[in-house]
Amino acid sequence: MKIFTSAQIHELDKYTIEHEPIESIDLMERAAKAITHAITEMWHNDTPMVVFAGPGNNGGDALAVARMLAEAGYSISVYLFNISGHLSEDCATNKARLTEIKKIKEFIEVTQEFDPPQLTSETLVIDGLFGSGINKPLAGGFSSLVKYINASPCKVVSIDVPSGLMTEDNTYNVRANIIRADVTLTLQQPKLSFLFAENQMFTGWQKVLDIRISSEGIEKTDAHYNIVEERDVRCMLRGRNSFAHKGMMGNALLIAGSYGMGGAAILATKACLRAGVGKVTVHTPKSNNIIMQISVPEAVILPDSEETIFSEPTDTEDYDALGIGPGLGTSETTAIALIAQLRRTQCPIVADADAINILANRRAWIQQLPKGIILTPHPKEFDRLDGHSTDSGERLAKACKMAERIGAYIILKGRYSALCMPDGHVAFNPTGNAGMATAGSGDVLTGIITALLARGYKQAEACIVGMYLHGLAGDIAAEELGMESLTAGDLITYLPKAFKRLND
Ligand SMILES: NC(=O)C1=CN([C@@H]2O[C@H](COP(=O)(O)OP(=O)(O)OC[C@H]3O[C@@H](n4cnc5c(N)ncnc54)[C@H](OP(=O)(O)O)[C@@H]3O)[C@@H](O)[C@H]2O)[C@H](O)CC1
Ligand SMILES: [K+]
Repeated sequence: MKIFTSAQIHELDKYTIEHEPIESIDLMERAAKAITHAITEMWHNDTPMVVFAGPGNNGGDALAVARMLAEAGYSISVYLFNISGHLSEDCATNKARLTEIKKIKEFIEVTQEFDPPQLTSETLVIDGLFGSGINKPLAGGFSSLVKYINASPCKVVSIDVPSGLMTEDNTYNVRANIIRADVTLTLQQPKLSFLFAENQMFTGWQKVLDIRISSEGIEKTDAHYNIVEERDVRCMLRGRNSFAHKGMMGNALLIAGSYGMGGAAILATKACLRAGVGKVTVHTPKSNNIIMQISVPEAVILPDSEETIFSEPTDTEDYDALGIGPGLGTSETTAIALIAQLRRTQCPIVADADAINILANRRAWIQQLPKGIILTPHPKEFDRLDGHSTDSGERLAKACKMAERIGAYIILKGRYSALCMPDGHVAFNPTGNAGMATAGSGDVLTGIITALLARGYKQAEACIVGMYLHGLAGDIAAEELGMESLTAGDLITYLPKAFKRLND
């Protein structure tokens, strides 16, 4: 699913109006119907409702929703904020339509002073102050109103966007002046900022409402941001040839583990095997040899000459992909071996965990990374790599820049892991759950992506399919086991079911 910026959404509105064709006011009516339907599904008509409408089209939506709810028998009080004395055309039309009907409990147009109504725990506030047209942080009377609503015990449903939240960049926003909704009913598509962890406290539960924006317009408009959908992944999946033998299914090399971190190597190796690779070789310190042989008999072990650390690069000529980093440690010897390894490796690479931490300590090396390398940092690792970011939006922008600059594929791991590609596009992964916030989860992802690379998937596909399968395995595991007790090992156990679900 394409994620458009507010400027693009505005253009798509115009395209829909022109090409469907539909009057702008009728498009608003369609949106309002969808919003009203969603509200009536969630709240009974004995819920007292207070609608706060702003001067733009978000306010117009709110006024239309107020009319529809009043007509459906709900008790509705409406406050329209018209401080500058100017309403958008469709907002003004909906004001006129609303004031014509008798069923509204009260309608107050605020032009100067505002005496806020009491908002009890019974009240549902419908927040239609500002939507995708917001262009600066809320201030003055609007910030007081937002604070008043946030401090009240009422429930809040936001139309399209929690008022005050920017749809893309919130780095310079004033977080105290953003509505904290319980539910956000967003139109057509989630907004980019909804995918960032720190904004979940504003959006609450999100529901996307289809308002039938022109599919032709959507098709024609290039989006930098996309949410991966199951059908995308199904199209990318490669089958297994009935004549396949292990030599055709990819030969993967993992360089992982150090003394005390053998588990990371085991998890990555098992995940790699479960992701359908033909053969896995694991280069790991000598001390891990026996434990690896016992834990993953399917893998070939290539012990390092050192007892406890990775110290010497391996020849990669025979391999189809390299996964490096899980549990590797960050000693000086390992760091030097790592960069030597990365420089001489010809096959596709995924570098994770300590490989990233080593690069973070020697940032000059980042420029020397082979083109097409896949890096899979979690937010803290990325901050170590590229400096502190104030929020997820800033971090994503930096990751995109780095991906373009060095020609890398960077997966910023999180609830919606974001794959930043060298061409500037970003793919967000929708699968996964909070149960996966557990040690070893990342090692499993590295193993899966290494396997897919070895099997011949191109970098972007390996990342997209890998992220999706990893999250789906977590979701299926959570369905059966619950989230609390989920471990990284469970992700490997449920990987076959994830594949099966996608292949069925
Ligand atoms: N395709 C769709 O998604 C559709 C969405 N609809 C709804 O339309 C809004 C977007 O409407 P828009 O009129 O573009 O914008 P807003 O209603 O969000 O706000 C615009 C007004 O707000 C003023 N503004 C902006 N920032 C501030 C601020 N910080 N403080 C005070 N005022 C602010 C702005 O005035 P300026 O003069 O400053 O530009 C505007 O007056 C979308 O969210 C949906 O709800 C359509 O109904 C259907 C299609
Ligand atoms: K809103």
